[in-house]
Amino acid sequence: MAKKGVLLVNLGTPDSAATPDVRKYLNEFLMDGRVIDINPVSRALLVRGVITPFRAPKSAKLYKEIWSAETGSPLLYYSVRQQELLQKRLGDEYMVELAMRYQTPSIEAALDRLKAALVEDIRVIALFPQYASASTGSVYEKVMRLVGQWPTIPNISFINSFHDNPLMIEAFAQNAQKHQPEQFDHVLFSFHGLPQRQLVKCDHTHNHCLKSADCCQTLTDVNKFCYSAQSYDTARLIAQKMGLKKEQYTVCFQSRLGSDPWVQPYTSVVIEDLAKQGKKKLLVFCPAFVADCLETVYEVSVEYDGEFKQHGGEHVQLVESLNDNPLFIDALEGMVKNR
Ligand SMILES: C=CC1=C(C)c2cc3[nH]c(cc4nc(cc5[nH]c(cc1n2)c(C)c5CCC(=O)O)C(CCC(=O)O)=C4C)c(C)c3C=C
Ligand SMILES: [Fe+2]
Ligand SMILES: [Fe+2]
Repeated sequence: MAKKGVLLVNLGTPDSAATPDVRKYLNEFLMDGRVIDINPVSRALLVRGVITPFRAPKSAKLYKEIWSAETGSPLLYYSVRQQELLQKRLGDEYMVELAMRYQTPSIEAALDRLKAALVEDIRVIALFPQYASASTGSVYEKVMRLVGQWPTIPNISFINSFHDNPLMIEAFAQNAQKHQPEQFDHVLFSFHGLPQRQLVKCDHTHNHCLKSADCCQTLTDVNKFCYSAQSYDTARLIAQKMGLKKEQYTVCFQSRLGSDPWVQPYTSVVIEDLAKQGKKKLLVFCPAFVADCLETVYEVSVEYDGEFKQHGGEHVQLVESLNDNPLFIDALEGMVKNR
């Protein structure tokens, strides 16, 4: 009997931490029109002429800090673990493939393997809990472009987002327990940032996002596809699971690039404010990621920890990502089986 196909896709990482590989990765990533959403000529000038030449050597140094001699990039390592564990969980009836939107393993090769195995349908899961055009949207556009060229287009389905998946929420809360959350002065939910204009573009009502200061802080029928609203909802659900009161946590957005306004508040600003208020120990979740990566193990654990100390704080503790937590594999199994 034909197998059912599952394609897991995460963002991607350089092939190595060497500057030429980081340059190649950044060029592919930032030349994506959903990531730097300006006209193609300006984008090429900005990315190839300004951002990549300056950023590649700097980012390569950071990648060297997180690169393991045995397992390489944490993002790829944990994505492969998730694929292996999900395959084991689903058994022979399914064929689970892993791809990265940028660099390797490619979406094209993964789809070719599914096609060669004559799978009858394909469930595609972009590994981003909250929907953004720059992440989930880009993955699904690429998959549709490739499968769109096949003579026979199989049954294929996508998941817009899984920001409120109960098993995922439980997995994040479980990961925090080992750090004794009651010993921290404040909790942050630090999501990957996005340019504000990308939020507004994804507002399918054209009349809601960023129209008022708190319009995207509550998820409703009107903004249910909004990255910011989905992020606040994920944070609310994890906080609820942990029994946190509203005043015990803050939602913020990290990893800003360039000078345009991004979704606020910025994590670095929040961290400085909290240090100045006399908070000493912060517990930080990064629930936009399902696997540890540069943005968690370096940006939070090293950069934000350093900034917090500079302003009088004592310690920033990252809650590790979902990685190979069996609860997250349960969550993926449920998404494949439509539970
Ligand atoms: C949550 C999903 C992500 C969204 C949305 C996203 C948007 C986005 N990112 C950049 C620029 C960079 N991001 C970088 C790293 C990075 N980004 C994500 C996820 C999302 N990005 C991940 C998982 C990672 C880590 C990859 C790894 O190898 O560990 C980087 C590269 C690192 C660096 O040089 O700082 C850049 C650059 C933009 C511009 C953007 C939205 C428009
Ligand atoms: Fe990013
Ligand atoms: Fe919004």
